[in-house]
Amino acid sequence: MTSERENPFRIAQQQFDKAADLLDLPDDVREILRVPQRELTVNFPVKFDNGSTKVFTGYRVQHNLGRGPVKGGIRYHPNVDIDEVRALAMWMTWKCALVNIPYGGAKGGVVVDPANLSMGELERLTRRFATEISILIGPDKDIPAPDVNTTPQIMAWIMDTISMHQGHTVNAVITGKPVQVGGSLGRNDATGRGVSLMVREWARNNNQNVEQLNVVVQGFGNVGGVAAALLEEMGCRVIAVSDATGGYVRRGGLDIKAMREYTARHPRHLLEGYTAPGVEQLTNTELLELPCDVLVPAALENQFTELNAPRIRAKVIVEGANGPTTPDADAIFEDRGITVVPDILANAGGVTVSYFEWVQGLQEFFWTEREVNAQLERVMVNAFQQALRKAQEWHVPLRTAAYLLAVERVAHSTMTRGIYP
Ligand SMILES: NC(=O)C1=CN([C@@H]2O[C@H](COP(=O)(O)OP(=O)(O)OC[C@H]3O[C@@H](n4cnc5c(N)ncnc54)[C@H](O)[C@@H]3O)[C@@H](O)[C@H]2O)C=CC1
Ligand SMILES: O=C(O)CCC(=O)C(=O)O
Repeated sequence: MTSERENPFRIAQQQFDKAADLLDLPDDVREILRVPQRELTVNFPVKFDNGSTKVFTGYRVQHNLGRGPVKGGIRYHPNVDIDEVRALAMWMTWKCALVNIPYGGAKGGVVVDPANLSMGELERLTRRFATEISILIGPDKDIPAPDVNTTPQIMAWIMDTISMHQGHTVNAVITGKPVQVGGSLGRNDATGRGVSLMVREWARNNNQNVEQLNVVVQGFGNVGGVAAALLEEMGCRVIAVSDATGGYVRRGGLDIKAMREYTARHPRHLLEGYTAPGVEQLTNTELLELPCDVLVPAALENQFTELNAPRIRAKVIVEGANGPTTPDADAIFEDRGITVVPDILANAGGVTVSYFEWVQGLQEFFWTEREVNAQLERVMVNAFQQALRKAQEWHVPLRTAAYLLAVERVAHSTMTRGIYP
């Protein structure tokens, strides 16, 4: 149970309120945007391999439908709750508006630790959850995607379940699918690639040579693992990484390629048990406080609070995760001159390539990986430059600047469509 101070939905509302105040948003628009438009809670049974049955709880929240169909991932985690899903849905609205793709925000989650399920149980849970939320999702309504602990295989099962109900293949109902069943080249790496592009852009704008940057990455899954690998390819020295089982540090730089090969062989893709000459273990708490140039949180919310923010020794924090920094920590970072490239900007690469996947699926015309990556780079660099200009004009941190851009766009479409039926 998180404290009210670390309640992700309260935090999302606080972040929105700050932008709404600066933009002087009309009260009725503010009231609309401050809360999700639709919320669905589902309780559904899953049969276990041993014949027993358990009821699971899941959610799908649609925050705002003003700019188009809603978009956002599905998370499987034991700590999922409605306020977390509300916050994640709201952040999706601002993220899609910031990179200017034609979606509102949504998110879903199931309260489950998938590590405790067999493949068969995971498939049955996924298909039943997909059926329960099928009243909301669809290619022109709400298009889910992967998030923590959900994979391309899980996306394929959801696509297949919806297709079974419709009687034909409904490719564009979900993104992050395997390439063989309508996924996009480049989607798997897209969020991590976007994070690495943000590091490069920050370095360019601060006269830093990427090849001299020491990087620390928390979380070694889809976002953190890919970001670490691409930053290593770019020439950075990745000195520490971690996952849920702990952290690994080597001052001269880790061999990320070897670590990714190790996790690929591990049944749950974990770093647990990894050893190499010169590599020492450390806790996640210690990892976040290492001196470094770039710190990439790529795990869960509330990693930086008022308790550890005074001890963080990075020049820039590039938020691969959603919601890793509380408003208290943000204020401390601002005072201390630590730049934060905010989640709604830094991790927008995933939803951007999801948008490309949806467009390709609707047209049944698929792009090359080079085309996908070039379009992703264009979108991410453009969003970074816009946020930077806004930050300079308004003398505000990048998070506030990104919110100003995003909230203004969403408010504008809300008012243009008209509020009252
Ligand atoms: N997958 C995507 O395309 C996107 C994901 N995100 C965000 O990025 C973050 C990570 O998501 P994914 O990489 O997709 O999930 P994932 O399930 O692939 O990986 C999560 C990683 O975090 C680690 N982890 C979990 N708890 C931890 C802890 N307490 N300390 C350190 N590491 C811990 C896990 O062991 C795993 O390595 C989440 O906040 C998610 O919402 C944001 C945008 C898109
Ligand atoms: O790829 C998508 O559609 C959504 C990804 C996501 O859930 C996120 O950006 O947090």
